[in-house]
Amino acid sequence: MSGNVKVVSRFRPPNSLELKEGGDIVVDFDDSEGTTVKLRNGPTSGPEAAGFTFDRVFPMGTHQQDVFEYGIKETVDDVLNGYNGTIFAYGQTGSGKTFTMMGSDIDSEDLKGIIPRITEQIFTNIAISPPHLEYLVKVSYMEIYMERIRDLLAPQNDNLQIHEEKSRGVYIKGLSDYYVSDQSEVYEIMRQGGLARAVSSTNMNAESSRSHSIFLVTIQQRNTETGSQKSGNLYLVDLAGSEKVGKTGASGQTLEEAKKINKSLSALGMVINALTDGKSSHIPYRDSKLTRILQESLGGNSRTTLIINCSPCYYNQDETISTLRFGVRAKSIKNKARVNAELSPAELKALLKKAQADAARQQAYITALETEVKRWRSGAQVAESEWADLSKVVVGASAGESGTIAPASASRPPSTRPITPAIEALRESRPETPSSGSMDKDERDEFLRRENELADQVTERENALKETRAKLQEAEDELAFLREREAELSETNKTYAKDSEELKLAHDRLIYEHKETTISVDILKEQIQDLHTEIEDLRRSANEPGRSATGVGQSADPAQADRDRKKAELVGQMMEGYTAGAFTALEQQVRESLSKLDLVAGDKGNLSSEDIAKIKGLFDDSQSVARENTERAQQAEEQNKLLAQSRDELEDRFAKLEAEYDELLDKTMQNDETNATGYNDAAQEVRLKLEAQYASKREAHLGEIADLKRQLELRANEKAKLQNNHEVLRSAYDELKRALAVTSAAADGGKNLAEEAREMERVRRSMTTQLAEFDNMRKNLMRDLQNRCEKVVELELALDTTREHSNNLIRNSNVKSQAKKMAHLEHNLNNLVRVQKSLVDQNTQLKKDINASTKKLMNRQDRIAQLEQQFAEAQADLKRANERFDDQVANLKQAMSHRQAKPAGAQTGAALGFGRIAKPIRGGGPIGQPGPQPGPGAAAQGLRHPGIASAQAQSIDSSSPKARSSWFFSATK
Ligand SMILES: Nc1ncnc2c1ncn2[C@@H]1O[C@H](COP(=O)(O)OP(=O)(O)OP(=O)(O)O)[C@@H](O)[C@H]1O
Repeated sequence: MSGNVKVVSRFRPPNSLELKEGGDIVVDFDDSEGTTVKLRNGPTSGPEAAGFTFDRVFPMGTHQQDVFEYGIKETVDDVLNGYNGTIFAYGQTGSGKTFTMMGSDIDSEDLKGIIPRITEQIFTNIAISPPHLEYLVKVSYMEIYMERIRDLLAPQNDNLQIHEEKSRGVYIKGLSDYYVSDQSEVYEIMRQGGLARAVSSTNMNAESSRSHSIFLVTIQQRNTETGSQKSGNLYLVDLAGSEKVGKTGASGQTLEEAKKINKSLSALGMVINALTDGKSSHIPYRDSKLTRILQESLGGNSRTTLIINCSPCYYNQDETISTLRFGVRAKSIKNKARVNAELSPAELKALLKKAQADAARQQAYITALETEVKRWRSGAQVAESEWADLSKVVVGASAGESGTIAPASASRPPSTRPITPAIEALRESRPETPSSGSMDKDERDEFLRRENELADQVTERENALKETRAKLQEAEDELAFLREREAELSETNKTYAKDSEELKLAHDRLIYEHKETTISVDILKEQIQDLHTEIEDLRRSANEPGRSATGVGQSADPAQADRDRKKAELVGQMMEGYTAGAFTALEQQVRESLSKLDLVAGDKGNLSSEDIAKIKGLFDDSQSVARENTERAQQAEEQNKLLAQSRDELEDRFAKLEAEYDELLDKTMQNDETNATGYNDAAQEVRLKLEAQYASKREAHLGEIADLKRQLELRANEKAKLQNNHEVLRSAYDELKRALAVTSAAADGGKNLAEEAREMERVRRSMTTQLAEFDNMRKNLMRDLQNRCEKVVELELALDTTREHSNNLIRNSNVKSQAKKMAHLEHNLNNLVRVQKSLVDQNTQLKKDINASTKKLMNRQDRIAQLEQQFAEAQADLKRANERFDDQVANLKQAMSHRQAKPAGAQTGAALGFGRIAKPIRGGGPIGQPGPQPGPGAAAQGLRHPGIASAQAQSIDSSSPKARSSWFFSATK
């Protein structure tokens, strides 16, 4: 039965992109029959002026169910009746092919596409078919991605080859197929396969199919009464969309995909052109995998429906026109569909019997011919009526019997080939590649056989090449990874080595700095020591007066001894005048005068005028001595006054000092309060020391003042005593003067010698007494003088010391500059203390840093060692991995050779248990009920079979493009 390809067109609603671009609709569907679509701004003349006419046109908003009902449903009946069927969707990317074929929600009655509806319909039809009809339904799912056929139910098989055999027609070798007994199993397989499909996001479609997908349903029908069989293959093809890469924005892998897609679609166009132009003798099916697979569907043994999907919008007008033209061309393709039937045993037996009879007849005919030939050769004449004739051959009852020779009445030459209509019918019932040229059948068979062999070899080589490439890639990746790792490690090592070097340098530098710091600290310590010594000296110098005031008599130190010595010298100098001076000489003269007087008293009149002059001189001397004494007493009094003055001055200065010190102390206290934390213990200590110094100095000064007071009293006493002595001396002088006057008078007058002698005696006695008294007085006076001189010297020394002390005090405590110096010193001391502290801190910190750095260094060294160890381990691991890899390669090779030894079917069967057992479904019975020899409930089990799950897992892993996320790819549904 021949017929044209059926073409229906479907327009989807405008999408968001088109609406963004204006959303102008450029198509009209105004014919009543629903078979024509017109372009609003289309040509007004020519074949397209009336629009594009198809078997059916589905405008925007057509329901999935309507598309199925009015465009597809009858194909299901065809396939169940043993025809091959093909439904494929063609259109630009994003035009709704997948939406039409699969739908957007398998669980939604409205949204599920035609494939779910077809499979549902298949099971519905089976269910209502007569009970003596038994069906086997199996499905396969594949895609053509980048010109490689990939089994979507076993995605690891991604380079399947197309074979063609006389008996089977075109088929995919090694494609897994699954027996299904109800709709849910089909859905499950759709989901599993869909997960492995290649989709990508483009500007035109968020989930653009990057491959042509082919869902193959094979239905075998057996008449249990007659044993006859029919089988039909239904190809449900969702083509990848043609795309303008400028619009889709394809680049990289998507661009490569687009190139392949467009290439195979143009091959499809070429096939359609060749089929429809009426002049091509060669149809280029072999130009692409797609056209090769669809070979039977396009101009062959198939009832084919093409769904062309279009956009209604101006934005895609060019693509829409091109699609509509494609549809129009395809519509004129003529197919020769026939039932793929197999005869029942009875029919076959009859046929055999008939064939045997024919053979016997032929044999009888041959025998008759041979007999006739012999007669002719022997020169005999054979009458025409006796000529051998097939129609006259009479065959015996049994098949093997030779038939009798009928008279030859062959009006036409006998055919060289036996004609067996039944066998011919059988042959014709199988799908067959349309003859491609002048090859006769044997040649074509041989060609196909050879082609298949070569295809297998190509596949093997390609697979081997692929494996090798994969291994090579793996090895290269691993090598790259290892190199990278090694580079990283060596980089890390370098970094560590550099770090380590830096750390070492830092360590050395720290040690060096530490040493330097230690040296600086030592220097500072020395400076501090010096400062301490200076402070100590200052303190000592501040304490000196106090010690000198309180330490008289404790002259253990050299200063005190020096002072004592000085004092002794001064006293010696002072006393010198008195011991060797006037008093001694005067005393001598007085004694001489007295002895002379004694002589005068004894000789009575022996006293000469010279003696008298001498005595007179002696009196004069006594008078001058008395004067000197008076002067000295006056001088002592003046000195006393001066001492009192200096004492007062000292007291004043002391008072001032005290006041200034108090002020300074107050300020210091205030500073202490405001800078409670600023001044440290050292300042406090200095202050305390200064206070102590001040207290001790004050004490010393008070003691000195008391001492000076005492000395002044003593001086006053001495002055009184000196005045007394002066008085005594004056009276002695007066006495001597009077005696001299008497003596002078006696010498001058010579009168009354007795009286004069008495008077002389009296004078002499009085003078002796006075001399004794004077002697005593002199002794006392000398003692007193000695004491006074000592006191004066002591006072002078004390005054000097006090002055010095006072000066020191002024220098140390009172003077502003001294205060500044003190403050400066204190500041320096504080600074030094701070510096020392910070140095100590730094030193400590440095030590810590060194420790930390050393630890870090050690850590890093440990780390380096660890890393080196890891590196060594990694290298060992790498070595082991290499060995393992080699082992694996060897194992794989072995496994491959084993596998190659096994039949191909066994492989798939071993990998996937689900659906490998045929599940005959009877007509008239409940859907899914097993037939007479059902599999052990494998169908239901198969849905949850780990094989599928593993296939699913593999598909996710192995598919390079991303998997579709629509409903039928969701494993939860
Ligand atoms: N008739 C329709 N009604 C509603 N939405 C539709 C229709 N046709 C398509 N769509 C929506 O348009 C978008 C693109 O559709 P789809 O993926 O089926 O296009 P496609 O032709 O298969 O594209 P590609 O060739 O890129 O795979 C989807 O979101 C789909 O749901």
